[in-house]
Amino acid sequence: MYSTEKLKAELNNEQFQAVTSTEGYVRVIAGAGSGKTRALTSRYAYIIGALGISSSNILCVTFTNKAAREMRIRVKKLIGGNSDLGYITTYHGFCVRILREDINKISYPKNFIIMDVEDQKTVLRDIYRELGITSKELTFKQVLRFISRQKTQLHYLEYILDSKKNKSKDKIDKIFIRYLEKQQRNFALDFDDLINFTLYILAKYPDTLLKWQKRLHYILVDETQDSSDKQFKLVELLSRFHKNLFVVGDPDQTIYEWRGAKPEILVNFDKTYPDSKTIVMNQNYRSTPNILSLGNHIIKNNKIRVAKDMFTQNPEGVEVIHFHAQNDNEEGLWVATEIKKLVYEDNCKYSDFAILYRANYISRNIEQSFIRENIPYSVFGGIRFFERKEIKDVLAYLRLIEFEDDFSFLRVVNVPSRGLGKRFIQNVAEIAEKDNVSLYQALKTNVSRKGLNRKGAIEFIELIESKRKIKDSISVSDLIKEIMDESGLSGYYRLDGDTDRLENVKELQNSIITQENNTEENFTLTEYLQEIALYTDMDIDDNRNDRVKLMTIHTSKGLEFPHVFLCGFTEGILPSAMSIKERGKKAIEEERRLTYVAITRAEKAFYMTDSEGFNFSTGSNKYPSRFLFEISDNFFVRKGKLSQDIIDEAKKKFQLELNGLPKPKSFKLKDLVHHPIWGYGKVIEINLDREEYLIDFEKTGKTKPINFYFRGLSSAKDALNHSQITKEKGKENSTSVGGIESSDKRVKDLGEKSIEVVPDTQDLVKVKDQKEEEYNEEQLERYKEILSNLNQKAIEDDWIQDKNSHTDLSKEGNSTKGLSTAKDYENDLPGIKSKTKGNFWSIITSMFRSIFC
Ligand SMILES: Nc1ncnc2c1ncn2[C@@H]1O[C@H](COP(=O)(O)OP(=O)(O)OP(=O)(O)O)[C@@H](O)[C@H]1O
Repeated sequence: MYSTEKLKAELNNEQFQAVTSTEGYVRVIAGAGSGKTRALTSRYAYIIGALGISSSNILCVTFTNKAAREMRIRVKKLIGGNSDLGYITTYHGFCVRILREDINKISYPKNFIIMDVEDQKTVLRDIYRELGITSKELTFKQVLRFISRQKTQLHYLEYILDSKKNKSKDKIDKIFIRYLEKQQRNFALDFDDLINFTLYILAKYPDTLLKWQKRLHYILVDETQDSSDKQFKLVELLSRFHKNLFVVGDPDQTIYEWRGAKPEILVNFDKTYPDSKTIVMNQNYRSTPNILSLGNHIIKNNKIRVAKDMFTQNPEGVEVIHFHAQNDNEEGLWVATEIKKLVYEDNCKYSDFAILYRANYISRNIEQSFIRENIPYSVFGGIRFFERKEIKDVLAYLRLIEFEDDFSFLRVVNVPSRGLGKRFIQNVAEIAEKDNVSLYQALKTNVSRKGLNRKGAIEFIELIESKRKIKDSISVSDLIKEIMDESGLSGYYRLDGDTDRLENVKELQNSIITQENNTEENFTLTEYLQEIALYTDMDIDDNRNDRVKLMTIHTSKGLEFPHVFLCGFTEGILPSAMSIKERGKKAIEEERRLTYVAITRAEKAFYMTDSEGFNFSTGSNKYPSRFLFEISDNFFVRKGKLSQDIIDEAKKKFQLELNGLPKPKSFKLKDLVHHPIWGYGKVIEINLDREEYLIDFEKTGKTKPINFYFRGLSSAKDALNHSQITKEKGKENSTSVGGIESSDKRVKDLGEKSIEVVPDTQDLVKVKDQKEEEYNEEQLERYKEILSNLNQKAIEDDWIQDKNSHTDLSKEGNSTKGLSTAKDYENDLPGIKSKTKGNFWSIITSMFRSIFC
């Protein structure tokens, strides 16, 4: 029998509120170490135990698979029984659940393939070969980023689902289209597709949406600060029927903004749902007051947050320490010595310590000192377990047996070597293309043909076919064992000399056996493969006993350790110079949150270390992090000699850098802008989260996302202004270098020296190699005046400027200035009425002509 009394005894008042406020829209702002996980788990158990709702009616979305697994274990402990806890899952995991049930709506099979980054690269390798492109021209990273960007909008689904054709000449576009075609042929979905396909199906099939909405009576979202727009849209959509949406998170711990997390969803939840209830959990159970004050003190400097000060009733504990070393050797040695001291004198275990850092390369120095000092350690998230070659190989065999997909075929057909080289694969690919079948099918059907009837190929087909026959009658772990032995993989890894490889495959088998022994989690090969495809670097557990743990701050999220060292607390590393360069002020706030996450992982003691010297990564001298200077000295004790000169130099450096930060360009919706390569365009969307304008370019007819900080973007007015000045100058010096030619092209600024000029139709000019000009002041003044009028008034007929959407980026907020329409201005326009349908360019042309010609 479920006991509310027991619950009350285990939770504080806010936690209890968070658990029992089951109805409506509820937001919980849960500070670091405030027992969010405890509250969320108890809430789930409460809905089942106290309200009698079935687990199949509750969706609980977590940030990682690991968090979902842990939560399932905890919930099981609380409620017992054999409930199916499959809806405690990640966004991606839940999308797979929906798609498995409903993807047939769009004529996809239910056993579709999920591609991870490695699979994406395999496809790209194939495409590069087909198109004769090398990675010197375009790196995989660039293309994958491009693909992901293209998939932020749903247009691409037309290519996949409606087989719409695109004949682009752009190299990267061509790759993208081929990528989509290959995905379609293999019924393969990458991570972006999982959410996009789900949203698409729910939007297109109202009955399906209603089915899921009715099914999910309660929706709980963990780590909401890390949800992206689309992810939140999914749960929001699903909550519209029963209207029970519970979101919990901590805006101060948002560290994934760079990849689409939108903390504003949580911050503005009360405005989006005015009837919602907010509960703030700000009692910290993890850290000492000293550690907590340091965290509070640092995070206060952020602007985008819900103000809250964490408090704790824990005992005072030891002081926070900052150690400043003269070089990185000294930094590593100090950390090692301190750890040894605590192990020998205070009976600490090595596993009580965690070394956190912003960038992976910082571990090198610490590792060296640990090796020297004989300190056992393990590095978390080096090469990720599921990305290791041997693991990918074994999984590819399983996948090929189950799905016959091309990616797996290409990965293992010649691993271990069967003498089937490039030429052989090319032959198979040609047959597959001609017969419109998978590569595996093409080989299987034609393996007796001349050129394909190699011994290795025949044995390969026999192996896969024999395993396919037995796959449903033996366990997945046994299937792996047979594959390892019969394919020759075991021998291949043994010869490879890297014994870790065999150990890792054994570890994989062990994990499957554990899962198989858990009768509640009985799974088929298909289910196993789909689950495994969703694993990410955040899902790795390393419980190798008594060792110091080294990891990035990102990996440490959600964990806690008695003693934490934050190493490499150096300007340029934390905050990361690269992030600041890419994302300006927003990045500084995110870097500060990272520092906050690092501090709040510590239970008993927290140390910050940095060192002097030269940083080859940033290319400058090393100074302590600017965040260190945001903390008053009374919050920590300093060890090591930090001279006043270094402090002064460091402060001067930050100030210079702050002044030099690129200023974001401030445009509003429907503004006309100019780009040095793509010419004129219109802002059709402003994405504050990604700090991008989505611009519809007139010349190419394409829409491109352009960064707020891109210096080349200017207002159309300025570009025209510049062009017209050039034109005037050209008229005065018609024989000057470059001269002026008539042209009917639109304005095209091709860089500093070569400029083709001005609008639509007739009187266009092209100026090349112009230098800075002198011009007639009077003309310029008149011209500017006209242009300024134009900017305000020459607006398309029914163009309504929604000034609510104006972004004043320099102030990091939106200003509200009301609405105005083109018609408000039209009477002032000489000769131009709003009936002059839509052509802004012809308006400008005629204005120019009336003045200059
Ligand atoms: N009411 C409580 N009484 C005593 N201890 C508690 C209580 N609630 C939580 N704790 C303990 O506080 C610690 C932090 O809890 P938990 O890990 O759930 O925090 P969290 O909010 O998820 O932290 P973070 O967001 O920083 O990762 C845990 O060790 C947990 O057992």
